[in-house]
Amino acid sequence: MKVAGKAMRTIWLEEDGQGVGIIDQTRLPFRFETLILSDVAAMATAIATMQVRGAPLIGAAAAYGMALAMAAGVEDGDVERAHARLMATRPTAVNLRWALDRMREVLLLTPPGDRRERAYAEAAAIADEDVDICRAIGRHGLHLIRAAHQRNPDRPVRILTHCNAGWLATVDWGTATAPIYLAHEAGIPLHVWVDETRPRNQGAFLTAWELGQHGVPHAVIPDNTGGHLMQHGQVDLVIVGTDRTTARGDVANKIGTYLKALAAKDNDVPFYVALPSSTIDWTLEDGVAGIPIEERSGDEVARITGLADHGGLETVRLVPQDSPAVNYAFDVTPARLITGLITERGVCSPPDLAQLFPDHQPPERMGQVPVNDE
Ligand SMILES: CSC[C@@H](O)[C@@H](O)C(=O)COP(=O)(O)O
Repeated sequence: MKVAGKAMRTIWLEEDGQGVGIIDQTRLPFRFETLILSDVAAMATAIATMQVRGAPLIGAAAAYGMALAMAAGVEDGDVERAHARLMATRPTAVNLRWALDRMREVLLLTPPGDRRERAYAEAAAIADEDVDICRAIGRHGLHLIRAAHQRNPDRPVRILTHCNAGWLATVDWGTATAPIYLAHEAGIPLHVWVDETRPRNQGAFLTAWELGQHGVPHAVIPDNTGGHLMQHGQVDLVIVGTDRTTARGDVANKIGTYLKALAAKDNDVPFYVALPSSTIDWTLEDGVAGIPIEERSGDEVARITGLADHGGLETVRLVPQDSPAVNYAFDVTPARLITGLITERGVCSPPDLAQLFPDHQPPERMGQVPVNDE
């Protein structure tokens, strides 16, 4: 997508064929800065500190992290150590495990002397596939937005989104935002309600910034506003992303997503989740019981960084010095609250997810996937 009118991705290989470029997302929206990462330690830090974040981008970044590791050592032990190191960075987004397992499998099947080159090629393939997948999600989701527009052609389609499932969270296009960008390109009038997404403000800082760069009309709202807007008919549909989707369609996404789904259910507002298949954890059914929820530092709740009137970035404290703060980064929305899953293969209701991906089923689930005889 575009930054100041110039097309770019969120992660790229530098011209030296070794360093990996990223946008430092901890500086947005106030500073646009890129970084060059030169070793696996720098990539692990970038993921853990959320310089790169969002489930699909975490996967692509981890893949490039494996490539950086191979530039330093190509033995089986180097592969395993890099896999373990990167796997420890963040627990909830399953794309991390998906990408690391794919890289490990490919690398262990490759002669050590060819591993460095193979690792960069596989990481590039993962990044390119992510772009294609997000574009396909966009095409499928566009039909939903177009249908909403046809129902009410005289006003913009009002879409609520939570956190940042935009192009910054992927390699390009985004998941929840891909249908929005395609609808905007198609001339469908839109208005996006952007949840600020405390405590890290991915909505206010990242989604608002990227929608603004593309001229998509939007407004940032405090996290508690969505229910009120839905009660007053101000939301036509909700589209969010996910960090891990279970086989039965439970969805882990940024903390607060569950409350939006409850409000949507109570107000008959369709609630969609956009996801690449790399986000599906086929080994889990019950997301509330099974998905590990990342707990981050209470400091992220207690302090906030923003742009001061003098133009510098300043961090201030928001809660009393002695009050502890608790910071669960994700929650789980049960499948029963979800209208549809927008995947690269089409839109389905949660119980039909396995039918859309029969080829992705692990052997232990094969007997449970209904066979379509048509
Ligand atoms: C397309 S990204 C989907 C999710 O990763 C996104 O909604 C989200 O929760 C991101 O969380 P973050 O903690 O910023 O990595």
